[in-house]
Amino acid sequence: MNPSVTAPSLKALRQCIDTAAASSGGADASALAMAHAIAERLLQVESDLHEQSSLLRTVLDESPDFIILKDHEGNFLLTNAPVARFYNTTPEAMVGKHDGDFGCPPEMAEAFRQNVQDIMARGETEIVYEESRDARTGRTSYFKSIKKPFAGPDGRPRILVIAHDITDLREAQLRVEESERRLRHALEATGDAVWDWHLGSGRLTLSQRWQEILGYRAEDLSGTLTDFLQCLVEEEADDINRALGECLEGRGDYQHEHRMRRRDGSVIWVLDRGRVVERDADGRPVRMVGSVADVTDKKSAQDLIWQQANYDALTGLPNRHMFLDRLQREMQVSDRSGHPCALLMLDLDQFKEVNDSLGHAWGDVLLQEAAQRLRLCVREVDTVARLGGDEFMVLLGDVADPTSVTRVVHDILKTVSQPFRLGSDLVYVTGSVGVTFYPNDASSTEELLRNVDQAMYAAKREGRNCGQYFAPVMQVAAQERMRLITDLRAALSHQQLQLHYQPIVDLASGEVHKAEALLRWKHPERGFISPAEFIPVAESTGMIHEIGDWVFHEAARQAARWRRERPDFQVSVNVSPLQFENGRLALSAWLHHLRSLDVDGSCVVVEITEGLLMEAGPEVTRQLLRFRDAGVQVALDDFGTGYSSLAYLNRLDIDYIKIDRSFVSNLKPASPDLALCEGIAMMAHKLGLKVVAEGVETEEQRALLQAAGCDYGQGYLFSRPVPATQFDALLAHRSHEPA
Ligand SMILES: Nc1nc2c(ncn2[C@@H]2O[C@H](COP(=O)(O)O[C@H]3[C@@H](O)[C@H](n4cnc5c(=O)[nH]c(N)nc54)O[C@@H]3COP(=O)(O)O)[C@@H](O)[C@H]2O)c(=O)[nH]1
Repeated sequence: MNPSVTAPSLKALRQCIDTAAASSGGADASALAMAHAIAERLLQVESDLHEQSSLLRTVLDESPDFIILKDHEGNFLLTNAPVARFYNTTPEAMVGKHDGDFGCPPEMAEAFRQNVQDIMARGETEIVYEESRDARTGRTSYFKSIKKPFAGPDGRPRILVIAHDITDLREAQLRVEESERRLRHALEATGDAVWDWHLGSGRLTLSQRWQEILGYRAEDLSGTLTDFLQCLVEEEADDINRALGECLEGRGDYQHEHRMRRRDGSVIWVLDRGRVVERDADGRPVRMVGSVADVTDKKSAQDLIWQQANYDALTGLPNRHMFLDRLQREMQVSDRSGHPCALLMLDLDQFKEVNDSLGHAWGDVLLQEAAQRLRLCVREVDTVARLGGDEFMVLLGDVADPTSVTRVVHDILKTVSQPFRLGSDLVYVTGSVGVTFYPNDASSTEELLRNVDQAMYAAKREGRNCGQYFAPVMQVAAQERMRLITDLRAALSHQQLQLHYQPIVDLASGEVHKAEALLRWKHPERGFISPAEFIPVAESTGMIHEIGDWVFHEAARQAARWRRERPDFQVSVNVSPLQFENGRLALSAWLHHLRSLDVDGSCVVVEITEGLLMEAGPEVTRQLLRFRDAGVQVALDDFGTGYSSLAYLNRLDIDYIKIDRSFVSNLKPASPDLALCEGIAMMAHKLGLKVVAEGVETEEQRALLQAAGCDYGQGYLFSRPVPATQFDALLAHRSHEPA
């Protein structure tokens, strides 16, 4: 179509018709009129065509897409303005040329030509993604081209190309790919195993390190999600799916610690982390990238720490921490079910003796064996825990029938009292069991523990080898004890402690050469409290060390004072067995105190109990011998009430035996007690020891004891224990009295 070619001939035709009409003089007017009309019509068509053509040109040129018509050789037949601009030329100048004529690299131009010729040959419309170089900027642009082949008017193929510029989109895509590549690089560099999951295609790429960690080779992998799924431990798959799902839904990054099965079947712990790095226009995840780190070692260390934090290393039973946790849970279960739970505390009665006599290693064996036996006394769901030392806890849940608890207590006592084989020794111990119930006795763990402790001590007081149920009265007793402990702590600093002295009389001469220092506590509200009440409290709280030191210092000070008048005067002090424990006796300080008073050790006698000698290990023996070396004499108190083994009397250099007042109180002529006193006196004298009879209240007792061979007497007959000032008067008075 070229209107400019036909336009002059149409005009000429009309002129020709007009000339013909004028020259014919009206002849054949109708033929001329017809010819004129045809000429007019043709002129009109010509004008319309021209208008449509320029409209089409405008449409083509205004299109943002490239519109190209190529001939069978791939040369331009028509291009719109954007194409011409791209190649820095005009549409007209492009006709009959090809891409290579406008700065497109030859190989690219050849590729375009080949491509359109191939499509024309195939005869089907195709969409092609291609790139070309902008002649003005030298920049590469990307196109999505629709290429439609058709037959031209000459019957030869032509092709219409509509190319849409997708450079911005493609560049954005390239940027994403580049940043992903960098991310992958960075992750690989950390040494972690990296995975890259393309959700659209289902393709899963696993890095070299990933394969190493899981023990796979590249050829073992399918490149799909199956590679990951086959490594999961079945029971964890749901959790992993859930965590992944949340990430895919856009609720944060994926992070999950789970196990994975290696190719050889072994299982490792991994920390699996991932992030969605690409989403489509609707926000749907397209791609996820992540890493896997082998945390098996860390996990094992954590497990070990957890194990140590929750289980007793010796017996493998839950420890205090885990026990408290279980107790809390059991209390909650009880709240829901309405059934109580029972808490039992077992303390082994003679465990200390086993430890001391056979050593800690055998003590440990006994505890391990006891733990096993206890487990057999309860159901699988019940808890047996070791809180430390020889103290065990048993937690019985869902106690619908309280008699079942009695049965368990009975079983525990029975099993514990069975002999323990410790090497070549057969050892017998018993247990004391306290019992309390939740919610019947208490509403908190603290209260329950306090209750069960009190009940267990009540069982001990009952004579051991028995069980005691908690009763509120125990609470009262425990509160009183607590008050006593608090007050006793203040007693020393508030000078509420004082020593009273009871004379020890030479039975032959009636003279007073010795006194026993006896501790008194003048409580500001309760008045005098007996040492029989507060010494055990001081012993169990450890205050005995401080109190014992004070007693020794005070008694020595008095002894030094009385020695000024009576050079052989002695004051005896009671020393608790606990003061000897763990080398805590401040012997050097005591001896230093004597030197500072300018007196020698002989002014003091320490009174110890038979129990101490029975348990005397090397440390006690060493301390007693140090007393001897310093000239401090030793008296064995309450003789006859304990084991009364005579072997240690000689070995440990004892100086005095004090016959317990229980033998004296029933003393009658020819009585068994008198025979015993005579026997003890005779035996003591043979060993070179002196004998003191305690609790002498009557003249008859005094006479019988003297006749039995006792050297000294102590008791109310002579005097009650009195303060030092009164004792001064007593001394002055007695020195004027005949024997
Ligand atoms: N570790 C320490 N123990 C001490 C100390 N002071 C005392 N005690 C021990 O407390 C127990 C009770 O002592 P106490 O109430 O002082 O009773 C003593 C005497 O008062 C009492 N006694 C003396 N004569 C008679 C008597 O004729 N009849 C009678 N019924 N009682 C009498 O005997 C107690 C002395 O006993 P002992 O020590 O066994 O010689 C008691 O066990 C004290 O040992 C201390 O400082 N530290």
